[in-house]
Amino acid sequence: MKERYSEVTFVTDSAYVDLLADFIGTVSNEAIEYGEDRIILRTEQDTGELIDKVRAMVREISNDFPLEISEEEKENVDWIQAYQDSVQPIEAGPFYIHPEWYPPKEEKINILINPALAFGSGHHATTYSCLEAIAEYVTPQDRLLDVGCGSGILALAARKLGATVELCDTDPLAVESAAENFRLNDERFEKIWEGSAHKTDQKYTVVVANIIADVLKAIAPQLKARMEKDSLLILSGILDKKEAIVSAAFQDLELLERKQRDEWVTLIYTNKKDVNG
Ligand SMILES: C[S@@+](CC[C@H](N)C(=O)[O-])C[C@H]1O[C@@H](n2cnc3c(N)ncnc32)[C@H](O)[C@@H]1O
Repeated sequence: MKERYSEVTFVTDSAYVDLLADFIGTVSNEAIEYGEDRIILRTEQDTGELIDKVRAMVREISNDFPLEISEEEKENVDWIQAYQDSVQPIEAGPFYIHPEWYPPKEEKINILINPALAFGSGHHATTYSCLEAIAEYVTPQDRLLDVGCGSGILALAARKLGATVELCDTDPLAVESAAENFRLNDERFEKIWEGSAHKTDQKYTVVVANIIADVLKAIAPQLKARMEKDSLLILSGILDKKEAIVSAAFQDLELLERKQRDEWVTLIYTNKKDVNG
C-alpha cells in the first residue's frame, strides 16, 4: 500500500453520469463511487493518462461536453492495521484474552478471541466479572452451561480450567462465532445449539448467563431447571438499577456473592436443593 492516493472527481451533467462511469471504470480498472452529477475515483496509480483518455472520449462526443475534473492527493490509512491497533488484549483474573495478532503470555491462561460480530471480548464489565467468577468457582469436575454464549468466551474460560462445557445462544451468528473460537483455541465443547436453556433437559453444576436483567427474569425458570443440588448460577448483564428485578426472580436461591463493576452487577447463586425434586 502506498502512503498517498489520488482522489479524482469528475463533475458532469446527470444525464452523462452512467456513460462516464462506465468508461472510467473500464479504463482505470478501479472501483468508483458515483453521485447524481459526479464520479469519484480513488487510485494509487498515476492519473495523468486516464484523465487524458477521459478528455479525449468526451471531445469525440461533443466539444461542449459538460465536464470539470479536479484532483486531490490524500493520505492512505491502513484500515486493517488501524482496526488491529484498536483491539487490545485484556487480563481478567488468571485469563489473558488476546486477538491472534498479539502473542500469548506464558504465565497466563490464554484465550484467543478474534473480534467478530458476537459479543464477548472480555472488555465489557459484565464479561470481565463473569471471568473472575469462573476463575474463583469453576473446577475440572464441573459441567457448565453457558447461556447466551456470544463469542463463547465464558465457556472457553471454564474449559481451560478443565470443566466440560455446553453452550447456546439465540443468535445463530454467536453460535457460529463461538464454535470458531473453540476451534481457534483447540478446545472442545460437548454441545452447542441455537436457542436457549429450555432446549436441553440436562443438568449442570454451573450455569452462567450474561444477558440483560429483563431476559434473565423471563428465563429464570429455565435457568433454575438446569441446576442440580448445590449447582452454581452466575448471572450478569444486570444494570444496578435493575438488580431488584433479578433478585426477586431468583429469591428461592441462596446468594453467595455479589460483584459490581461500574454500573454492572453480577450475582452468584447456589441452590440448596434440586429444583425439580
Ligand atoms: C451480553 S452477550 C454475552 C456474551 C458472552 N457470554 C459474554 O459474557 O461476553 C448476551 C448474549 O445473549 C444472547 N441472548 C439473548 N437472549 C437470550 C436468550 N433468551 N437465551 C440465550 N441467549 C440469549 C445474545 O444473542 C448475546 O449473544
